[in-house]
Amino acid sequence: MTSTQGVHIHPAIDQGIQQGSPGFSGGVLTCHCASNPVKVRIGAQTAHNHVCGCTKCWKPEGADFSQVAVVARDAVEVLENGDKLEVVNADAPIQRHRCRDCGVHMYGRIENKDHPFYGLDFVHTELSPEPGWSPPEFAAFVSSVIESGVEPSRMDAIRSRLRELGLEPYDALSPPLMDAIATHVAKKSGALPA
Ligand SMILES: N[C@@H](CCC(=O)N[C@@H](CSCO)C(=O)NCC(=O)O)C(=O)O
Ligand SMILES: [Zn+2]
Ligand SMILES: [Zn+2]
Repeated sequence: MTSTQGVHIHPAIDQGIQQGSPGFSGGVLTCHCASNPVKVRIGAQTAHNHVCGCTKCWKPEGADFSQVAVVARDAVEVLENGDKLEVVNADAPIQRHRCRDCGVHMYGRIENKDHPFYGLDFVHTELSPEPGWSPPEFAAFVSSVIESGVEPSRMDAIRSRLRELGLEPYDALSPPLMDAIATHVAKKSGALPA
């Protein structure tokens, strides 16, 4: 059996996953700047929270995975120091707005109206002190951690630890989300009725 000792996925879940609170309605994300931090209000509970191993999502120092969830873009409001925000890559499907001083990603927005997830922003709820956010449900883009320099021989232990935490590992998004993307594409192409 593979040992999972010493495997760190993400500091917010390494000691176990906190459950969400019923009726939870959001909080304020704060970047890591000691002065003039960027603050962003999320005015709703998040959905589809997951840990993500891709190279694009923001990860806290030393973490192999990001923790990222979605919320309606209408629920995202920059409260303070928005002038410090810059888009990481304007050509990416998800335009990640990061603090130029500390590098923390405050929200990722999809501007392409044809994208399957248009209308949803990507956020890292660990940036808020409020307990009660929806917990991660699965692990996405797990093999992608190798692209960030994780030694491939560690993958068995990483996948075992994810399963131990109750996060099924996938090398893309979860099957329901992949099905939702494929359905969107099929309706657009006419392969399925719109
Ligand atoms: N192997 C690549 C994968 C990058 C990737 O496709 N990431 C996904 C998931 S991010 C949140 O779950 C994605 O949708 N990216 C779109 C974007 O980044 O704009 C890698 O690791 O780089
Ligand atoms: Zn900052
Ligand atoms: Zn990602």
